[in-house]
Amino acid sequence: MGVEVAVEGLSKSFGSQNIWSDVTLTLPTGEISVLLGPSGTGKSVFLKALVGLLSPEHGKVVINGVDVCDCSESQLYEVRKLFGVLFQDGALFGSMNLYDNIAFPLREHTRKGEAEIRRIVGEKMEMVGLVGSEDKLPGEISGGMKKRAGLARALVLEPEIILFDEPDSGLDPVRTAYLNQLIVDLNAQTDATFLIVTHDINTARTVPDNIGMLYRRHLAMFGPREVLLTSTEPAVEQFLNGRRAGPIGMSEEKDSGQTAAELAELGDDQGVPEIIPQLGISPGVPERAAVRRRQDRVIAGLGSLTSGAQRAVVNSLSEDERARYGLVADAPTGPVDLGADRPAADGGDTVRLAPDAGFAGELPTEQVARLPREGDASPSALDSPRETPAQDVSESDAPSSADHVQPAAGAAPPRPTPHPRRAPEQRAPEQRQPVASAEPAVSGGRKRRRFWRKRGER
Ligand SMILES: Nc1ncnc2c1ncn2[C@@H]1O[C@H](COP(=O)(O)OP(=O)(O)OP(=O)(O)O)[C@@H](O)[C@H]1O
Repeated sequence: MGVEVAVEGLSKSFGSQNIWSDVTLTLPTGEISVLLGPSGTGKSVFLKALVGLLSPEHGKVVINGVDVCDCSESQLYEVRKLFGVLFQDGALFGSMNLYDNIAFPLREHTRKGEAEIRRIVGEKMEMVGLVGSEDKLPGEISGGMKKRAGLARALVLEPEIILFDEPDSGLDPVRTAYLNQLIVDLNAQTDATFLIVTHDINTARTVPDNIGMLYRRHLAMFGPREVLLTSTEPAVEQFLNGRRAGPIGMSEEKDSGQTAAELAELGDDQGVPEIIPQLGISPGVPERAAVRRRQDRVIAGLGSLTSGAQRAVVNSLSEDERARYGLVADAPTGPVDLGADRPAADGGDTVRLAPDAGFAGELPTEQVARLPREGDASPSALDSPRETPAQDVSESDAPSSADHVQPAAGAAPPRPTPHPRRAPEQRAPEQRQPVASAEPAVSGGRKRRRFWRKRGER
């Protein structure tokens, strides 16, 4: 089973460039969450912060009781073993066939014999539909197959948390649809905690249990899918509809006058489209254990959601499920009502619970964040995110790079890193621990250098 990832007050800057501040959210155990946001808002940086490849200046990432931002090297090493990562290009070694690529973490990290390795690799290749392609080289296969091979490799060490960095990038819509189904099925089979960074609206609408959105250097929202999919916050609505009209501009945020004019011009086209039902599992795949856990959690906090989200949650339940939670609302039509003491968070229509339903809890506030408004933050926090780094730095996880950036001339000096553990970007390449499974950690210095050389091949 997966583990919960609790992120608290996380802030990251590169030199004087703030990427995001005060990000707080919890990735619930075994559920699928998606992180959205305009380009350059720091989604990939967020993934790297979760596995300790980048050190935030403030905040915590707590996994199994260990704060990834403030722990010993050995604790970090152990926590990283919980992760599997699917990189955009699959991060396969070009000179190895698919079998050896997928077997790589097992050979590097375990003492398993070749017979056992063959069994595990075969099992994972079957899970991702790659049986028969063992001997192919990455250069000989399609982008979709590369992703699936990367996914098989991320699975071999049985990770409890799987991060997907734009799994749909470069794929056509049909391949994306297959990959999305595969992700949902794999979640059912592994019950691991999934976090997917994507730009694909269809993926965001159909795959996750929870959605988050980074915007204007903050976590604008994070919560159950129904919350964001029914949100009328202009930036969230614009993003989830892929519209030009709205506060998100080509490379920077528009001013409020322009945004208002565009939204007025949209007229009746504004509004939130119907929620597409979430993808179910394929025939023969075991039920997703996360579904029931999530239902319990979301229903417990139903009263804290907006009326639109409440209605969407109720509509997503079967008759039996409604009965289980004592929900008597006929949500698809007409107003639904939670009772006088359970108004919807936005004061609108409410969902009615049976009097003895007994669900009183509320979602923790960090689960239902809201967009920062003009008055909330310093002007600089509301500036548009820059699309280029303040300094010339190379890819952060590349062995020879230094994402510990020097301040540009005249720029404010970077804030000191308060955590006692040395920031990973400040360590010599051979001291860095790659992420377990997809970025396997290695035992000796020689192996480590060999690994990083191979990573450099990508
Ligand atoms: N190692 C680094 N050093 C300095 N700046 C960096 C580093 N890594 C990322 N950045 C900067 O952080 C910002 C956010 O980058 P990131 O790749 O996380 O954005 P993103 O939201 O994933 O974008 P996209 O959706 O286009 O992939 C960018 O301005 C990027 O240049």
